[in-house]
Order: sequence, then structure tokens, then C-alpha cells
Amino acid sequence: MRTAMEGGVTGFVVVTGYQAERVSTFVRALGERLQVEVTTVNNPDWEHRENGYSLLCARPYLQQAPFLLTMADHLFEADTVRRLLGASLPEGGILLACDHHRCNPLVDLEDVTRVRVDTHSGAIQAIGKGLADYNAFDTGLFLCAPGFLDRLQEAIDAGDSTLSGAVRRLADQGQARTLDVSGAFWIDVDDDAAFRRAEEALLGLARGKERDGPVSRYLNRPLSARLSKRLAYTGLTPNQISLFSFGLSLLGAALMLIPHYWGLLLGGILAQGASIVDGCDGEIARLKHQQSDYGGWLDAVLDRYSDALLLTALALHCWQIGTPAAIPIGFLAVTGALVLSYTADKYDGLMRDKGGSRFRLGRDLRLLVIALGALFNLPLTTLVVIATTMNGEAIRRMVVCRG
Ligand SMILES: Nc1ccn([C@@H]2O[C@H](COP(=O)(O)OP(=O)(O)O[C@@H]3[C@@H](O)[C@H](O)[C@@H](O)[C@H](O)[C@@H]3O)[C@@H](O)[C@H]2O)c(=O)n1
Ligand SMILES: O=P([O-])([O-])O[C@@H]1[C@@H](O)[C@H](O)[C@@H](O)[C@H](O)[C@@H]1O
Repeated sequence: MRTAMEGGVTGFVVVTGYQAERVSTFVRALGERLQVEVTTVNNPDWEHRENGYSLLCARPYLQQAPFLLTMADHLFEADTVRRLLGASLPEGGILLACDHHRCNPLVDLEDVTRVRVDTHSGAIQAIGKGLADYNAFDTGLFLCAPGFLDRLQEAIDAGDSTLSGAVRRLADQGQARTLDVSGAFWIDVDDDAAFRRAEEALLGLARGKERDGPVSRYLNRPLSARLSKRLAYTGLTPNQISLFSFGLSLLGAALMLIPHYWGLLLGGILAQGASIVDGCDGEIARLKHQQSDYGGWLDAVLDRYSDALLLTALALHCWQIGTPAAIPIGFLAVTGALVLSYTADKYDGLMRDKGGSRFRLGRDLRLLVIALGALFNLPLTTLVVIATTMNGEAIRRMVVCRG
């Protein structure tokens, strides 16, 4: 439902059968949370009829306009929905999103519905699970004209209540075409193994950002992804996770103020922990299509305050143990960190235009250096390293981007 909405769907009719009451309660509650209209229709004969009959149960709600049809156990990506909704539909027929290249590693070759397509016109020539002569996979996502339901009724009256049966009738009349979505993510979640593959695939899609630094990419993301896998099953929102990450930084900074190695160490561990968790808010946002401009803004602002607090706490820790020189160095470290983050978008944009390498020293590295500096009880050295590298990187960017 979240993915379909991201692709442009504005309302849902959910046909229930197995555990109807439980499913109906769940999807209605989700509809309220997502602020989208959800109608549920029960198929009382779900144990004895095929899925085409389930679609027919929803007929009263599908007469007015073309509708998107998907299986309850299929996952897909928003762009596929967007492309289907924007494609031209055969008069009275259907458009089926198909994997023409058959390159999706997530497909269960024993179960997938196979399709034979005229590769020039995109017309469906044959469809079925046992098809011997096929050249595409049915991804389970259809754009349907209301007239399709008449063919469906005819197929069921003739004793075939499978969806494919109705598609075959349309295909015979040249009213069934495919939309090639080769390369797009989709999966039919039929069993536990497919469920685990789907979890990993979705987390992989939500994981990293192009701008991730090496520490994030190779150390933090593998850890945040495992945490996000669990957080996904809670109601925690990305903004709540952002605030939690900030809370960890705040606690880490407070511990660093203790003029003792253990306070420094615990503070450094929390700083790196906050950095890892700071990847979860974005991963959950991308996973559940809950990305927002406000959330991105909140995340960025809290990250800046976290960096400033941790570096200031590090400087005050040094001052308390008899190194007052840490105060000006700490100021340079805070300034360098803030300037670097403030100019990141400008730098990325200019380097993208110049086609140059957008290598960047980012927050992930900064927080790991703080953690390592705390571990080896080198607070002043840590500040010097951060002050020189961050300000050096800010100057380097100005030089490479000039002209
Ligand atoms: N409440 C929120 C929070 C985020 N978003 C959206 O997500 C991105 C931010 O993406 P992400 O959280 O994945 O990465 P982030 O830019 O925070 O970078 C962190 C580093 O700060 C950290 O040090 C590192 O360890 C970690 O791996 C990441 O690289 C945001 O722009 C929004 O689009 C949201 O919508 N709502
Ligand atoms: O998942 P399942 O119900 O066994 O089989 C489904 C078929 O009934 C449906 O016609 C097709 O569009 C889906 O891709 C899937 O193959």
C-alpha cells in the first residue's frame, strides 16, 4: 500500500479471505495511518475458488475507472506503479507489468506465471504457470479497464476462475498487452524463504545513500541495516529515530565532560553508536516511504548540533585535565565540521557538473575518529586531527571547485 501510494495510487479495495477479520482490521488501521481510503470486501469462497473470483468480489467498486490490480503477496517498486498508471491501456483490456529479460534473481522459477509476448507489439499471446514457450515473467501488477471484469465473469462462468484465464480471453481479442519492467524490483512472497529474500531486498533498496562515506558504507551501514530490520516492525517513525540518535550524542557529550578516561571512553562509544543509529532514520524513511523534507531537515540540524556538542565536550574534557590549548583547537574543529556539512550540497552539485570525483570526508569519518580518539585516550590529538582534516577538506573543496 505504501509503495502503491508512492506510485500515485489514491485508494484501495482489499479482498480478504484467509483470516479475513484480522486482515481487514489491519488494512483499515493502516489506511487511517496513511490517510487513504481503504475498502475491504470478503470472498467467502476463498478456499475453493481461484484468485480471479476474488477480483470479481470487488467488482462493485471497480466499475468507474481503470484500476491497478496486484496480488496481496507481491512486492514491487513505486516506479513500476508510476509507469503503469502513466501507460496507455488497451480498450477494455489490461496492461501487465512483465519482466521481459527474466533477470530478477528473486523469482521462484517453479511458481512464476509465465507469459509469451509479441516483442514488437507487446501483445500477450499466452499466459500460465506451466507455459513451455514463454519469454517473460508476470510480475503480478496489472492496470485494468473496468471492461476486463466482463471477460473475467465469462471465464468464471466457463469454469476457469484463475486470473490468467481471464487474461487469456483478453489476449485472444488482442486486448492484453505488457509493460516491460525488466530490472525493476519485484517478488512473490509465497513462503518463508521468499519472505527472508524480500526482507533483505527491501533493506538493500533502503540502505545507503550516494553520499555515504567509506566508514558509513563499510562499517556503519551493515550495522544500521541489521538494526533497521528490527525497527521496521515497530511503529517508530524516522523522526523519532533521529531524535533518539541525537539523544545518544547528547549523552555521549555529557559523559565526555567527566574528567576521567572512562567518561571519555563511554562518550566515544556513544558517539559512534549515534552515528550508526543516524543511518536508521533514513533507512526506515526509505523503507516505509516516509521520507519528508521536514525529516531531512530535522536529521541535518540534529546532526550539526550533535557534532558541535561532541567536539565541544571533547575540548572541555581536555581543558579539565589541564590542556587549555584544546579550547581554540576545539573551536576550529567545530567550525570545520559545520562548514564541511554546510557546503556538502554545494560541493556535490559543482563536482557533479564538473564530472569530477566527489570524494568526501564526512560525518561518518568524523564520529569514528572521535570514538577511536576516546578509546586510545587521545582527546587533544583527536581535536587536532579533526580540526586540520575538516578545515583542510573545506579549503580543498574550494580549490577543486574554483573556476
Ligand atoms: N527523520 C528523518 C531522517 C531522515 N530522512 C531521510 O533520510 C535522509 C538521511 O539519510 P540517512 O539517515 O540514511 O543518512 P544521513 O544523511 O543521516 O547520514 C548518516 C551519517 O550522518 C552517519 O554518520 C553515518 O554513520 C550513517 O551511515 C549515515 O551516512 C534524509 O536526507 C531524508 O531524506 C527523513 O526523511 N526523515
Ligand atoms: O502467486 P500465485 O497466486 O501463485 O500466482 C499469481 C497468479 O495467480 C497471477 O495471475 C499472477 O499475475 C501473479 O504473478 C502470480 O503468479
